[in-house]
Amino acid sequence: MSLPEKAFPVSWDQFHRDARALAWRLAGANKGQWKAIVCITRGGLVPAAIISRELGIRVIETVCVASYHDYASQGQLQVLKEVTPALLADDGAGVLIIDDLTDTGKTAGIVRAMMPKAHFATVYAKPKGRPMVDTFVTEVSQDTWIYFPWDMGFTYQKPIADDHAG
Ligand SMILES: O=P(O)(O)OC[C@H]1O[C@H](OP(=O)(O)OP(=O)(O)O)[C@H](O)[C@@H]1O
Ligand code: HPA
Ligand SMILES: [Mg+2]
Repeated sequence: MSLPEKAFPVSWDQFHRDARALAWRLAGANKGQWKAIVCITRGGLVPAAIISRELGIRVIETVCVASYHDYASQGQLQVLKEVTPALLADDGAGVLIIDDLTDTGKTAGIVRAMMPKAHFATVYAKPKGRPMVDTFVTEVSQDTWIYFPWDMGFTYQKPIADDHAG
């Protein structure tokens, strides 16, 4: 397994701003009129809360998918819970699918296949997954790992000069 070389840490403030920026973009698509959000757990839960608030969407459904069982290592994709059949009608037209990011695009591919006419949006996208999403905010390179605020805590930081001492 090759670990990503670069780190892209995201604070709660930055995530809130980026998720709001996604809501602004989505307000312009489909005139912001979505009949429901389907969020991909667990990462999609946080942006879904922010976007549902901004766009006034009150019907929220989950599709539960797990694949990264260890840090930066993707395993077999498992669908733990499917979407309610009511939203699968008409191939998911009018549904807004939300996730925190797309990386290889595998998760997006599986959920897209369930609702081919839905609009797929993520806050962040890496190049391999980018063709799978309709709307996103920030692209990061494939060799970058995004650290989300819910996965982090405060730790001591060495002064920069310590690494430069001769
Ligand atoms: O584009 P991919 O390579 O498929 O990766 C993207 C998916 O990986 C992460 O979820 P994960 O499966 O780790 O579960 P989690 O949301 O519960 O953390 C992330 O939240 C996306 O859903
Ligand atoms: N960060 C956090 N979770 C992830 C990533 C990432 O870059 N890629 C796939 N799941
Ligand atoms: Mg996820």
